[in-house]
Amino acid sequence: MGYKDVYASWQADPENFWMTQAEAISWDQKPTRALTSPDTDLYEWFADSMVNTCYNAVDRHVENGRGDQVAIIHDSPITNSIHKITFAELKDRVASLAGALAAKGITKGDRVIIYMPMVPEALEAMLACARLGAIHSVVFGGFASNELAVRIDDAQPKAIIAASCGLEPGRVVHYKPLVDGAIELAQHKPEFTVIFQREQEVAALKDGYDFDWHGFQAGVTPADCVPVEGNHPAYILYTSGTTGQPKGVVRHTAGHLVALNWSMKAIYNVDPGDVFWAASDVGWVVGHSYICYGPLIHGNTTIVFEGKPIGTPDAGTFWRIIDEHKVRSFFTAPTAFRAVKREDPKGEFLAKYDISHLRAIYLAGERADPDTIEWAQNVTGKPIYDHWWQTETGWTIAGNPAGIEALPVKIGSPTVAMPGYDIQVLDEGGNQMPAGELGAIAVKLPLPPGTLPTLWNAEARFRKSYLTTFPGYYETGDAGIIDEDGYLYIMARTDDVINVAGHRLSTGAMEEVLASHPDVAECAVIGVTDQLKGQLPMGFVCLTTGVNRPHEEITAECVKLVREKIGPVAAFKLCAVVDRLPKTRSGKILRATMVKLADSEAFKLPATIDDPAILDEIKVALQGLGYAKG
Ligand SMILES: CCC(=O)SCCNC(=O)CCNC(=O)[C@H](O)C(C)(C)COP(=O)(O)OP(=O)(O)OC[C@H]1O[C@@H](n2cnc3c(N)ncnc32)[C@H](O)[C@@H]1OP(=O)(O)O
Repeated sequence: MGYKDVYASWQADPENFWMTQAEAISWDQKPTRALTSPDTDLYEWFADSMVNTCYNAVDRHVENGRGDQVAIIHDSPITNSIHKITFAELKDRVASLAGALAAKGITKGDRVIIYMPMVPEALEAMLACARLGAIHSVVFGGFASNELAVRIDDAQPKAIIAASCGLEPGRVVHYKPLVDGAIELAQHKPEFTVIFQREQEVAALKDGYDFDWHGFQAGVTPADCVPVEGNHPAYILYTSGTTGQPKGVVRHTAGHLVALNWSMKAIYNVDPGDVFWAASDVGWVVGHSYICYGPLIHGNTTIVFEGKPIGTPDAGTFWRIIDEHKVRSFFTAPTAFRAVKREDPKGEFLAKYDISHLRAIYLAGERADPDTIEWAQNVTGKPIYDHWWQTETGWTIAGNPAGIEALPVKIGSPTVAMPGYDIQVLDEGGNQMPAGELGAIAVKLPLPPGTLPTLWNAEARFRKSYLTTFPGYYETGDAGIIDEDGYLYIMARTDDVINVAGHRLSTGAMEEVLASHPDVAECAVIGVTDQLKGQLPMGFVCLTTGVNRPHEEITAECVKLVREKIGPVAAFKLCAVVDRLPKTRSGKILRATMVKLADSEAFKLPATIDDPAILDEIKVALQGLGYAKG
């Protein structure tokens, strides 16, 4: 069957489509139904089943003869090491860790925060939680204590599992003090921590509170897999919203298993035993779905990469890994390719390696610009498939279903809706737009298995954020068009969320930090175009009356403050002092106009602008930061 037939078969009978895909999962109790609806606009998948994620990702492969197959390859050009773990070894390691967690009282439903760099132990921690039915919440290592504290207070974890340190090029990230700082800041106090000591930095442990990863496993009974209900939360993953309070995306167990398993062949075109590599981080949804769970559930070897596309040691790293580990499908963010392209425009590093066994390259996380796609096509000679999805959905909304049928690539489009997603482009009144016309992208409810059923402890926010604007639809927050062939094009965000190097960040959260500076009376943060990272945050601060310190001193403090409060991942380095911010007469800051000015794009003066002269002042400030020169 080709794509159209598969999509039509889903449309004709979604229940049958997903029940058929569910047959690939090993259930403790099979579901009798795919979809149920606990409330008028809330949906759950395979809710009456009993199942365990870790069993499906690890144990069953050992039982089915894959015990000697490598499950995880840790390739760390930063520490210059490669380490392989088979499925049989992984089972022992995870069962032991889960046994130690159980011995310290972790049981089904308890939350555990995981704050770890790109080491296999991060995946083992996730799987150990899944083994017990504990709900993990992985926090990206580039976030600072304050962000970790916000997540601790929301998830209320019983324990935190962390590493002693992370390794960024030329710098050791001291995780343990960040964890200690977060626990101090948080209202909720976890009962204990487990620290994986790395040889690059051995952290000091507090007796009776911080437990050494290896030490606390000594002599424990390995834990068996605990079957959980299909609608039991597998994990919570926080993502930026429009305010400083991140949204806790909940992922239910059974739908997650079914959807990810299906996606590995249908979208990424790998068979069990193949090596699959997603060069992302376990702290992001790509890391959850396609470094940890998807490949392992499907019986693939996954790669945990601790390095960067360039500088570790050079722009040939991606090609070296693809060659050395015989990667079949490779997934990365456009930013990573832009970095490689800048350093090695002719792909000279690639000539040193054999990537003939690689089938295709998949891009996601941000808009894939045509230049980057064409460059990647030219240097690799491989199909480059952009695909579009979100933390909320957990897997592809629109993509090129290469394992079903490779559709022609239209550069600039992530291709077509995947089965499970009825994507529509709507006008402000919720009416469908004609083909080729711009509108808000929405997905008709119900969303497919593996997507978010709600937000952690925030059902009202879930409804308000996603279900209210267009009743009967999930509002994606992206705007775009669908062409006459059904190809989707993502054009812009409809809110104040920006995307910096594939990292989704909230300008609202940065504004909250800037506003906390004692000399700042008012501020605005916008996302400006950047050739490498796609977008960069830029802050404008108005000073409190009477403050007459040098502006450079204050902006340097603002930059430092955002790094301290949100973390280096915010990449907040552009900040200017201005006298006034451009506003409408009703007081709304004209951020979209400021973005156009910064990017030297044409714009219409908003009819409701209070004082147009302020835009000239902003232009001067932008020029001081190297923008608005056109
Ligand atoms: C489809 C659904 C989704 O969208 S899920 C999200 C998908 N996004 C991704 O996978 C992210 C893709 N981006 C990347 O992997 C990186 O940005 C790449 C391209 C590798 C570039 O990395 P890098 O050069 O470090 O730039 P950056 O902008 O990421 O980092 C900014 C500063 O943050 C730091 N940082 C980064 N990661 C960590 C970490 N884990 N722990 C601690 N710090 C971290 C970087 O070192 C950098 O710091 P500095 O400002 O240079 O000092």
